[in-house]
Amino acid sequence: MAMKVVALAGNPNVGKTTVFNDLTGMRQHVGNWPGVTVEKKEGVFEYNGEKFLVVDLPGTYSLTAHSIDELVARNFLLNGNPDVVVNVVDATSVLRNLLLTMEILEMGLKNVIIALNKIDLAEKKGIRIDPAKMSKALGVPVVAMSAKEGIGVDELKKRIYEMAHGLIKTEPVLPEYDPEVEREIEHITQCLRGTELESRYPLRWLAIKLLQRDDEVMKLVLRYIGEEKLKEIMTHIGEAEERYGRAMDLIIASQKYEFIDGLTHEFMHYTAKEGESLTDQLDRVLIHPVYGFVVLAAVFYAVFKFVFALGLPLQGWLGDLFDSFGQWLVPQIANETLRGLLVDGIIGGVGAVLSFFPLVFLLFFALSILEDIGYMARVAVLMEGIMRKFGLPGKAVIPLILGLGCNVPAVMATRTLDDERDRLVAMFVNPFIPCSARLSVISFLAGTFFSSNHALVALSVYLIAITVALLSAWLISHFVVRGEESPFVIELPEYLIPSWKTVILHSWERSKEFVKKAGTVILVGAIVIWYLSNYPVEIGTGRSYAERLGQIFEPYMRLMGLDWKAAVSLLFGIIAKENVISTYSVIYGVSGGEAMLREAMRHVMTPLQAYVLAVVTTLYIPCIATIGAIKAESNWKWALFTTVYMITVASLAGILIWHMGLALGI
Ligand SMILES: Nc1nc2c(ncn2[C@@H]2O[C@H](COP(=O)(O)OP(=O)(O)OP(=O)(O)O)[C@@H](O)[C@H]2O)c(=O)[nH]1
Ligand SMILES: [Mg+2]
Repeated sequence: MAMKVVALAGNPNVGKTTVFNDLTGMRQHVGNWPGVTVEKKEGVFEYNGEKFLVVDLPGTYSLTAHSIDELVARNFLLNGNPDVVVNVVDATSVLRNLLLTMEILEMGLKNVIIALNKIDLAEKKGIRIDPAKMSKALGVPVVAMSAKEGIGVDELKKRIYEMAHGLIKTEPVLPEYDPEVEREIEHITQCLRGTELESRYPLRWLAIKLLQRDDEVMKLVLRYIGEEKLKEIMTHIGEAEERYGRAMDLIIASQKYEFIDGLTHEFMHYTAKEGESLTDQLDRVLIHPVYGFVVLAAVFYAVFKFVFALGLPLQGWLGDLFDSFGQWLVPQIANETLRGLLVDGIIGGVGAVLSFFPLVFLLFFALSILEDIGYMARVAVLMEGIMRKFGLPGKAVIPLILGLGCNVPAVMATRTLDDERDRLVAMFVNPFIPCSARLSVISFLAGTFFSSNHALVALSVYLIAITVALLSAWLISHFVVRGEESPFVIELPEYLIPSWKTVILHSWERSKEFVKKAGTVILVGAIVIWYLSNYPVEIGTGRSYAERLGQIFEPYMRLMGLDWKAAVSLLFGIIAKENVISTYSVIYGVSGGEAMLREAMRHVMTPLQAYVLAVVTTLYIPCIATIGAIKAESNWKWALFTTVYMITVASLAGILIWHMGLALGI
């Protein structure tokens, strides 16, 4: 006998995955952040000697076809023929949650059980719900639960068993609309009757979705009734909207809401609260239009301090470890080519990846904590207004801020964005944000050439980079990955103390993935660069492939006032941006440390040229690790497009600054 299938559906962050884990004993990731589960996950539990397959669907606010998540959930409910649908409802916001419940019931599903979760929290907030009365009002079983504490799990299993075996009779309540809307629904239902649709889909649901002009349903219906008839229906809807003076979508939504509001009075009431909850108190400061930003700045400053104070020494230490390993290997290998390839190419390359590991891990660690506490949702709310102006959602500010440290984990952090289009844009502009490696180049050049006001000069480079990033976000979201703006719905979860175990596990998983995915790209890059700088003769002679390549670019570099040496340095900067400076010391054959290099460079470069070099270094290309990360998170094409775009922008900026500087007589 095939296993009975149980689908878990509900709004984001209501505790579906917690219920799933309770049922199946599995350990899926639970996060205090809406949108944690984006694909459906499956697991099995046993009751009364029978096995049930549980499917954890992504959380959605509705079942319209706005995003992939919503479609995944809807298609599963519509076509997956689950034997039982468990609709997880958050007891602390029943009104909003029941909107989805109503949509599920409107689909004509008769096998729905409501898991009324987070009753512990609801009680604390003074919300009293009577499950028996709620069950009566909705016509389906209601199981009160506190999934986090494992309360109600056994009853839920029992109900699922009974439902799957037809031992429960349900009479789901359906929202009632105004007579006029009902007439429209009836009219469309009539039009669809008699077609093949009738045996496959609930006609009333199709009719309501057509009234809401749901794209996917329109496409579906089109296949069965033809263009002519669909057009007729849509014209009819248009006329009805004209009579109302409002879109049907809005009318239906508001009437549904009123219906639910009336319903809840039958089973829910509020008792007097003992003052404000802690979450409310905290939010008065944390999402305050002024203090909120002060806290935001302080929090991210602390994250930076933490990550870099701890991460940079570890990075250096790991780097040294690989160096000494290489040194140790040198006398062991007789073949010179093999030795060079292994020690300088491969170990150098792998070392470069692995030495990023502490930074990546610590960043994810800090992020996971902020996420689990519930703070990230507040950041999104604070930044929404500003970021939207540039075509990005508020949450996208998090990866941008992280980019100041290192673009690699920052690119990976774009995963917190739900919308694919938003993710692509956020990933695309991220490499423009100057990472700490570029900070070292910028501060070296500023310090060497602009001793009196080097901080100001460095700051100006940052400002240029951030401006370019935001403008690019605007450009890309308006012209390349156009699409509907994802609606801004985010819940503000209760603040929680994070669980250290999940935080550590989660950051470990994420950073491990970085090494796996970005590793190959970096390795290949390191080998290529090694080859270019050792053949046919070693670099520093002016005749290595790397230097010859630089010389080819000389005319191009001249456009921005730079020479072939800059081209070679920038080439090596692709491996890691800090190489831009160290390459100069190789080319000039300076071995006497930083002071001598500064002296040597002052002789061959003007401050204007140095400034151009600083800007170009900041903008010209993502380093290999970042390219690898973008490729891992999207695809090759997007990584390549980002790279080409950055080279173009950097060249334009370089040329512009050089000529403006000349014109101003600097
Ligand atoms: N107080 C309380 N918190 C709960 C309960 N169940 C879940 N939570 C918390 O609610 C948050 C969200 O839980 P998840 O299980 O990830 O929610 P989800 O519905 O799977 O979320 P998405 O996958 O993002 O849609 C987590 O912080 C849980 O610890 C409960 O019964 N009581
Ligand atoms: Mg989940």
